[in-house]
Amino acid sequence: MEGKLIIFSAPSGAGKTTIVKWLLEKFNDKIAFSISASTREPRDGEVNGKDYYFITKEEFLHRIAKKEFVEFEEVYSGTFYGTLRAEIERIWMEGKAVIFDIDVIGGLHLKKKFGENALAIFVQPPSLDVLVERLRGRGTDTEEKLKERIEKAGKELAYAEKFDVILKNDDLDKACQEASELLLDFLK
Ligand SMILES: Nc1nc2c(ncn2[C@@H]2O[C@H](COP(=O)(O)OP(=O)(O)O)[C@@H](O)[C@H]2O)c(=O)[nH]1
Ligand SMILES: Nc1ncnc2c1ncn2[C@@H]1O[C@H](COP(=O)(O)OP(=O)(O)O)[C@@H](O)[C@H]1O
Repeated sequence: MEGKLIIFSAPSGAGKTTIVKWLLEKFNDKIAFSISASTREPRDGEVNGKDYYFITKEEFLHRIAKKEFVEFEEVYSGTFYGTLRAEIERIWMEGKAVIFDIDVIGGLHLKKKFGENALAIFVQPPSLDVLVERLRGRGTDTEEKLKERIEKAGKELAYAEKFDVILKNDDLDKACQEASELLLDFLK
């Protein structure tokens, strides 16, 4: 059985996690979040099995060998992130569409794999400067981690055109409203 997928991708700091969480509250009868596996440390307030499945690198590599991932990537040097096939199937079995908060390359991989069943949305910040401000404001990363995210963000902004839709995230309320219209239209 194959259901639908709604993919939110963007450089770190663009606002995709915020928008995805908003949609999950509003449409919890229609969509569920694909919890990725990650080898990064949990941030304050993050919960294992809710935000991510936080696992060791050893376990991650073991799961790659067992072909448990639909896609995975070493998103930041030494830190792996991946989408588990079982996670997608679990959500489809509940009769819901799967919603993703995933990096740009991972998002494009999923789109290629699932074609018409997937809607790929690129969340676009007003500018790179604003994105840097948001990342700093979030206060979750060390200077070194920030630098890595900002460097990657510069490159990722160039991929926007490859997505089905570009969603501007200038005013957050407006972006959430637009996201919910896109979602309802796609799930019709
Ligand atoms: N390819 C891939 N990327 C993922 C996955 N899960 C999360 N990511 C992305 O990895 C990047 C880093 O995520 P995170 O450490 O939570 O930091 P943030 O983007 O700064 O909030 C983000 O772009 C996520 O969207 C996944 O399963 N696969
Ligand atoms: N439209 C917006 N205006 C101002 N701040 C925003 C907006 N969208 C998100 N933010 C803030 O920017 C930071 C990064 O957002 P987040 O959702 O974590 O991004 P991402 O998941 O893409 O890395 C967070 O602190 C969030 O509250």
